[in-house]
Amino acid sequence: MDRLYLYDTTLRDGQQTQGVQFSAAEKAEIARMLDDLGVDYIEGGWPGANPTDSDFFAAAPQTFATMTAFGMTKRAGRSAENDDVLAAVLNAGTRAVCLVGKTHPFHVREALGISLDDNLANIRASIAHVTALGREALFDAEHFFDGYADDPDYAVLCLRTALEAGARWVVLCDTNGGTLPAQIHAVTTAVIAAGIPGNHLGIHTHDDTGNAVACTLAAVDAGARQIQGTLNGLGERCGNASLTSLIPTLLLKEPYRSTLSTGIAPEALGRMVRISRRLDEILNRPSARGLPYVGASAFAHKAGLHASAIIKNPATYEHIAPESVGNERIIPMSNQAGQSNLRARLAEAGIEVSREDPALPRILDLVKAREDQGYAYDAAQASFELLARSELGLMPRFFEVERYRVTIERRMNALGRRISVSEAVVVARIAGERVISASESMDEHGGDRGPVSALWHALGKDLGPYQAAVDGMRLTDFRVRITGAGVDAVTRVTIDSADDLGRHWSTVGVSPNLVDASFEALIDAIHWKLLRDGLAPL
Ligand SMILES: CC(=O)SCCNC(=O)CCNC(=O)[C@H](O)C(C)(C)COP(=O)(O)OP(=O)(O)OC[C@H]1O[C@@H](n2cnc3c(N)ncnc32)[C@H](O)[C@@H]1OP(=O)(O)O
Ligand SMILES: CC(=O)C(=O)O
Repeated sequence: MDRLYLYDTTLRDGQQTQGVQFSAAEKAEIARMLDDLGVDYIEGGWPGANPTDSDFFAAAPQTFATMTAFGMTKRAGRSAENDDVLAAVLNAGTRAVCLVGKTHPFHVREALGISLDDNLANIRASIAHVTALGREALFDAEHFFDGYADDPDYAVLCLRTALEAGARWVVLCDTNGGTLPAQIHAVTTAVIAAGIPGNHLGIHTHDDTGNAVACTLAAVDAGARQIQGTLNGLGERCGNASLTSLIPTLLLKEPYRSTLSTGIAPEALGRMVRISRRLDEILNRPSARGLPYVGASAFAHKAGLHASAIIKNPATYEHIAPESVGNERIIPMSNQAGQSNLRARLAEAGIEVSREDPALPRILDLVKAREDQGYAYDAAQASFELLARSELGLMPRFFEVERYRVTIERRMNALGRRISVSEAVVVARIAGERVISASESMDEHGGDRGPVSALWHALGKDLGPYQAAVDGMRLTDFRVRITGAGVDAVTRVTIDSADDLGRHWSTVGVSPNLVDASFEALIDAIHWKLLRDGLAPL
């Protein structure tokens, strides 16, 4: 089997994603996670370019993977030894150093303003300097595919120059991300035919046409033996090739599975979902449900026809077993569902209902009617479960909210600064007792967190015997969507919750009023938690 090397650039190109800013400690955690996964190279960043990257390299974790510092070829008019940017990269002391350099005459002329020969001399001197210091050198051939289209001889000469100067890898970069898979395959094939060995050739793609993974596989098909990518496809503009998609493809799909080996252990494949979600947690953003293999919807079977067949045999609508990448199958409820979805969802919630139960068509009709009003149950399974339980007469009455009031006030504070303050009062009835709770919504700096936060704090302030359960839960995401148009427009609020026991659940509320829709989703979230904790109604 041919060995394929995996080069992760989450900490470098991934950090070039708009809105992504890792701390040095977060980089170290991600590096350890990548090392456990078994990638061959971890590109940690650009030492000297910013304090975070310098701090990361100053205390980089020990890894089996080759820790790699990124930088650029030396600038013209100075020696490699005297280039301060290159010196900072080398001072990180990593086993490998990857230098980006120009290969497209247009960029040599426009961006660097030097001759084509001077660019070759810069590549040669920079790579030779890295290898003379005993480091493994990689050359990222920037804009290679555009350069090849313009002047193939010069583009290949840049690669040859880097290899002759001692580079272990030359990496074909589709920097602007506009090249399509067939062209990537043709050019990679031509480069190998021109004498650049495939086992010294890498591929680095961007997703600007939505083809980064396909382009990477096309280069591998043509013979490239190093692939560069990032977790969850982070990266400049639209992102890089996603290793979270590529790794399962390489390990599970033919012809890669039986012709190529990687450093990823088969059991590590089962951690892909955890790794992908952990990265999103670090980034403090919700995970994209539609990610191939690892997304929460990757094995969600919404349509009635799909669900009916899946229950008979999962292979009918699944290309791999979800567990092989650590994911799980979901059969959500929605207006696309049939009775198969319904029975599967009820069984998952521990509710056994016979096939003939007259409640089944009633629940199905109810779900479809409510979705018509703006509810969306496929991403709010907890609300669906509560609805079904009510219809089946299986929903305990934990507490009732008699009424609530929310006020928002905009005023000047004592310093003359304009502030807003939200306050909420909730009147609930628990076991015959009337409980009144009030809350003002403030963050630690005295700033307003808004009316929904005030309502949540008032609701969660005094639920008597249920208080401990509610204290153990938190709201993790809040999404608002206006559905319908004009006078028929309603607000749909979806709330994601989690608890100390590691459970995650989603609830939905709909109303013409944003706060009221939020209230409905909050009440469902609390009821589902009490239900799952097995608490008894009073
Ligand atoms: C394709 C890629 O994604 S490569 C990775 C790109 N990543 C980054 O740029 C992030 C980190 N970069 C930085 O922090 C900064 O750009 C630094 C510290 C590297 C350089 O900062 P500055 O010295 O202020 O330069 P600035 O960013 O304005 O411009 C880059 C300079 O490098 C030159 N340059 C660009 N590529 C190369 C190269 N391969 N070899 C030599 N010089 C290069 C440019 O011509 C420009 O020179 P000029 O200032 O004489 O016009
Ligand atoms: C090197 C790199 O990130 C690119 O060319 O896209």
